[in-house]
Amino acid sequence: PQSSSLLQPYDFLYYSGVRAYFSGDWSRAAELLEKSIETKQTLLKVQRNCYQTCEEAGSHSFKVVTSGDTIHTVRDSLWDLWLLDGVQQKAECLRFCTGRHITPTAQLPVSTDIDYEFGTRNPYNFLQVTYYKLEKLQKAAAAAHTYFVANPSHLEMRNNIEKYRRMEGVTDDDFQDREVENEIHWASSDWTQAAEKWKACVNETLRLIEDCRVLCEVAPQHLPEDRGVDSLDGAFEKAAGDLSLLSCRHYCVTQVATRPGRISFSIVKHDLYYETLGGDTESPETQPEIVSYVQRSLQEKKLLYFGVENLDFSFTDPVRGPIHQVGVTITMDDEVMNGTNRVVLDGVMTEKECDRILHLATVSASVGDGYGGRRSPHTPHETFEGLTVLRAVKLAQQGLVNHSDAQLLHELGERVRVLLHSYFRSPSGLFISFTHLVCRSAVAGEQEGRLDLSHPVHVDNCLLEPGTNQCWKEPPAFIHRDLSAVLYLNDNFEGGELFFTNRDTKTITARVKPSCGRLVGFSSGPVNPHGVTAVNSGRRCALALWFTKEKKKGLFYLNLSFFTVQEREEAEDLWIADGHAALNKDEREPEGSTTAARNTRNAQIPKEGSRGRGRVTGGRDEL
Ligand SMILES: O=C(O)CCC(=O)C(=O)O
Ligand SMILES: [Fe+2]
Repeated sequence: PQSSSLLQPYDFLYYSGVRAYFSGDWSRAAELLEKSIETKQTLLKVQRNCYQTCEEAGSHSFKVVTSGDTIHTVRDSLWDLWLLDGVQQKAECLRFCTGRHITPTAQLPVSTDIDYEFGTRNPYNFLQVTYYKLEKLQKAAAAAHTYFVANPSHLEMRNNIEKYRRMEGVTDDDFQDREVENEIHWASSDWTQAAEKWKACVNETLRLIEDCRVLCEVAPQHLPEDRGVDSLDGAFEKAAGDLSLLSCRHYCVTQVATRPGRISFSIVKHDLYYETLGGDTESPETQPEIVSYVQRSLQEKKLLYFGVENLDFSFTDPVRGPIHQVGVTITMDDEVMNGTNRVVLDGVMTEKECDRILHLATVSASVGDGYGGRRSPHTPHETFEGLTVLRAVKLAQQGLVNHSDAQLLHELGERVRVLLHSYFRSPSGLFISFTHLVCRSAVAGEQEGRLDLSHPVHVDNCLLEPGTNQCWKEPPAFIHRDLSAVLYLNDNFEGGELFFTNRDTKTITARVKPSCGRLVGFSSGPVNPHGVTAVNSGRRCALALWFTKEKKKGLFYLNLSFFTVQEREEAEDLWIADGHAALNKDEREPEGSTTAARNTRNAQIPKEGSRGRGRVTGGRDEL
């Protein structure tokens, strides 16, 4: 085909449209913005069609894998490797197919910014103004409505919609959601319609999962360059490439299910459909898409588990694995927590995983990891144990703790990152900055009449100035932190509640009681001052995690294998210095609060306007 007839990159069209918008060239803006929306839709359609075509073409070899219980009985690894070949062939088919319709540039994945723009339907926001300027009010109303559906708390758009309603020539029918292909009107008392609506939702979710899976395959970095399979080693290497492709596809479930406004995690909870598939003969007819989705997912999973068992491949199952097996639920959001950028999720870890990490904490404290049994830096009434991921890895290398437990500690960081990144829909990337397992134990016999806190009220990325409502974003605050998270491991202790306050640091606005698998996520800035109430008995363990939007500040232990032992040790010292400098000190701060002490020090040096000083005044942390 002529290159002019190939699909152009829609991000380029969008940027050009936005440029026209800002130069006031309204008709050009309308044309380009519309074209970018249309191109994106066509692109997905083409990719979906190609995907389906290649899936069907490849189904022959794939079916062999999946027919009946073959996989259970065939234990010959070469046989399985040959079956994996189908995955690779399909990827090639897909590249060929898309190449016939889409320019090479347009095949590349778009930036996260563009993803965010389209994910939040921002093009319709521009279109709304554009059509208003062009006096095409009906189109403006449709654009406004489409935008508002995805941004229901956007007050300005709500006002605009009210205004359009009162305008002459605009009727109710004009307020259409342009992103919905076949809208089914909802009537709460009509169960048939409700079922239809539910089906439409499921299908929409499945479609989004498909779109996500397509991206796994077209992203060239997922495909190994070397296609030769002339040795067993080569075959294994290629299989590993195929497996990462499969695992990329599998993570789509999490990606889609954690988008706010979508049906939540439970829709893809397999347990339900295992039952459906097993016993109920009626349901598969009513939900054929789900049935084939589940079947394909199970088949692919068999291959992935084969890789885990035989090829040293690491894969955390997003559906049967920790996240979906126990069913992550959104327990509290901004509104319930009376604040901004706060969330509590439950079911992020299983009981068994909590036990493993608790055990890790106990063992590392007993082998003397450097913190065990120390008094807390925050209060004389508690002791404090800490363990970093690297320390855990080192202990595992020395054979002192279980390798897989250390690995789990690391994986949890990634699990939390993925969940919170999806939940907050942060347009930029999110990188792990520091992970720390912390246990706080009440000192027996020293709890009577205790008035202090286990962790005084503080903000994670700036220094609260006592008495004023100011927060100074400068060292020694950990200014690169953008998102904080605490993953709790147990509840068999007294006290130890996490609480959030207003900017005054005195009015408590939300409380969170720790329990195994409960995750609290919040932006690290001044909208989220928080503290921990005294632990009056027992031991409270939690995984504290901080994330940054700056890639270079994100830590590199994901690539541990690239570092020599010495480099790793140096890196770890750095992290400890960075993350928890106070813990390295032998004596406690006299006030029993490092935060307060730091604040006091800070308050004595008021260098207004000096370089590097960033007073934080905004009412909303940027995520
Ligand atoms: O353990 C908690 O609940 C919170 C800990 C915390 O705020 C911190 O370490 O900065
Ligand atoms: Fe904190």
